[in-house]
Amino acid sequence: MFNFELYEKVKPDMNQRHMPVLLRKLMIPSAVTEISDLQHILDSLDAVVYVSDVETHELLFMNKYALKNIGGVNQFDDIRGKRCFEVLQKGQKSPCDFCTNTLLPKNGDTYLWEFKNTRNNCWYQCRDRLIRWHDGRQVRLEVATDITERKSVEEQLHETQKELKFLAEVDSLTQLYNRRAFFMYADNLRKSLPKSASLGLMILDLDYFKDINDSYGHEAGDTLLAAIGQKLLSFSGDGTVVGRMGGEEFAIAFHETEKREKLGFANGVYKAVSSVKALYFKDTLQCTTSIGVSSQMAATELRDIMREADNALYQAKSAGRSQIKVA
Ligand SMILES: Nc1nc2c(ncn2[C@@H]2O[C@H](COP(=O)(O)OP(=O)(O)OP(=O)(O)O)[C@@H](O)[C@H]2O)c(=O)[nH]1
Repeated sequence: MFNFELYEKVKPDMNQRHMPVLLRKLMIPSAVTEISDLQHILDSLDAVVYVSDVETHELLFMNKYALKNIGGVNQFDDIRGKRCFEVLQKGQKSPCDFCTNTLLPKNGDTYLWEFKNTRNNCWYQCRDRLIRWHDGRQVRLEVATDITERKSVEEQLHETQKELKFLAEVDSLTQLYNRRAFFMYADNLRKSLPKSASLGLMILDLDYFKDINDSYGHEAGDTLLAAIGQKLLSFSGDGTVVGRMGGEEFAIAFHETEKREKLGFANGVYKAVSSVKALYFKDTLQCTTSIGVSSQMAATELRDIMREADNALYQAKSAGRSQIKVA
């Protein structure tokens, strides 16, 4: 590491430029020329380079790029004596809570991290390391490159992936998980439970839905389906997965507990669905539902629990609809 203080002390006078080359060579020690070259190189970098005392946080060096792009000044003298957080962050009066000083490897290896600067809102990939300064103290050397563009592309990609995932998993009419996503998340719920815990499964099939379509039209049917979907969505969350299995059939997988016993829960869902009233122009649409419920130990395969609930639903339909049957 070159010695900036030495450089400041013996910096060549500008007038020396006009001296004959030989005389200049005699007057300027070669080390100083190297220092000047290094300073020039650091100042020409399109990257932040700075050095600060790890104990006091005093800034000991900042290259031109850092001074201009983060410090908002032109020369180091403008910030001399200040601490890194005062110059590098916006309105920071004490060491930053994300300061990496304590994380820097003692063996001098590089610590790599990414960070959004609070002064200019640019993202930087920072390479920090502990080095020994010319006076023996330990200092932090940071070299940081602007990755704002990459971050913005990454964020866009992330957003697009989220949208695609949503489109692939969520039924657009009811906002509930579609059949495939329901199976995936219901099975995830099952696997997340202790093997001896109870997994409940409820299958709902709306009653005489064809009559709604036939009487009011398909669009009216859609309106009622969407309203019922919204109601069912309110049951999803902590330990409950709700999905539209297709047409006018829905399913709810749930962790059955003492508080949420299957018949009591099914009763609540039955009442909620049957009380949905969807307004379609002048008409108010409403329908009942048949429900089949089953619950088994979480160690049981999902398709087996599902089959039981399906059989119970068949019995509910056969027994006249608008009722709950437990397997
Ligand atoms: N509007 C609308 N109707 C749908 C949709 N998916 C399925 N359906 C209708 O749902 C009706 C289901 O009819 P069925 O299987 O005979 O059942 P149901 O009339 O509800 O009678 P039960 O189930 O026996 O009580 C059909 O008319 C389908 O066209 C949808 O996305 N929108």
